[in-house]
Amino acid sequence: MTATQHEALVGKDLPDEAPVPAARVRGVRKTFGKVVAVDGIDLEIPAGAVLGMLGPNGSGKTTLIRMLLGLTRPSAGHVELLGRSGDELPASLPDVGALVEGPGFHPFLSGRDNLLRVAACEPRLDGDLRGPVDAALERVGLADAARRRFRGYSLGMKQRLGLAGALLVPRKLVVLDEPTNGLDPAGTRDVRRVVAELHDAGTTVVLSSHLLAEVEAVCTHVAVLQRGSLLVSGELATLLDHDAELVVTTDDPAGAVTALRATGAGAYLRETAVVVPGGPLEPPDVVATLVRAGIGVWEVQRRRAHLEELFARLTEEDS
Ligand SMILES: Nc1ncnc2c1ncn2[C@@H]1O[C@H](COP(=O)(O)OP(=O)(O)OP(=O)(O)O)[C@@H](O)[C@H]1O
Repeated sequence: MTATQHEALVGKDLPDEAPVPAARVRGVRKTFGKVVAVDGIDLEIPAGAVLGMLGPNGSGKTTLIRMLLGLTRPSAGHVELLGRSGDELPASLPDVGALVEGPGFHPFLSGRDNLLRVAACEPRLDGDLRGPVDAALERVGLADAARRRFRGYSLGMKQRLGLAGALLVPRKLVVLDEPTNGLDPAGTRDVRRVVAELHDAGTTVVLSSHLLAEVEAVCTHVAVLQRGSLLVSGELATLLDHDAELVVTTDDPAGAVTALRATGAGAYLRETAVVVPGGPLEPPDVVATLVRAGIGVWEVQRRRAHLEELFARLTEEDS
């Protein structure tokens, strides 16, 4: 049956096909001897997202990233990268740029010569490699130090060079494992700018980091890991909205806390304001409860959570 015949039969437009996610893992697990690094994770990374991979030290972020990139074989489960899996997965790799722990550069070559060697292995590049190499060095703020030996680079300069390697050609997916590691504030801003440029160009970005304010500034999605398991994943704005709190100004804060707690809400005092954590009570419920208790309400404000607070709640609850 053709699409037109099908449309005629059902009398309406066919639904659009779901876009292929940039990456998808199902029940993925990785053990190193007795250590369970990743413990059965299901995760989908939508095309075009900037996903922050978060979690305490040793929670499995790097291992999960390495499995996504085909650098480590899962002990169990399924990995799909840009629509390909199994023996087909490596065919997606030319569309993927990656900065994963300690890029192996040659200490006695300059940053630029190192990058020319990387560019020579890029299947998408041929002919004169100097143009793309110089553009990538410029983009990561390393043009001035490009002719210095890699051996003399600071940690942050090495990170910048690794990032330049991931940006040599346009990619569908860029994976950055702790890209701000060792970077000064200007370097952190550069990474933020590069990620924003990639996002604007429609590139999917996966970024692991411990800098929650940075992640909050650049990411559209997050996945939070702890001890090899996924605690939560999804759109960042939705997760932060869900954790929003109400901040209430009244003429009797202590009385307001008592009245709100009587409804089962976990209200508490923060200086002179009353805070009602995200939950069943909406502003009209709060106002009604307080008015019934004879307490004057001056203001009810919804304050969206910060990622730092969401992260602390999730990881502490799970401990
Ligand atoms: N090659 C390996 N051999 C043995 N154990 C490993 C190996 N790689 C990782 N692990 C262990 O797997 C667990 C997860 O490590 P992983 O590096 O994935 O965590 P992470 O979340 O990236 O940590 P960090 O934030 O410190 O970089 C840790 O207990 C780690 O010691």
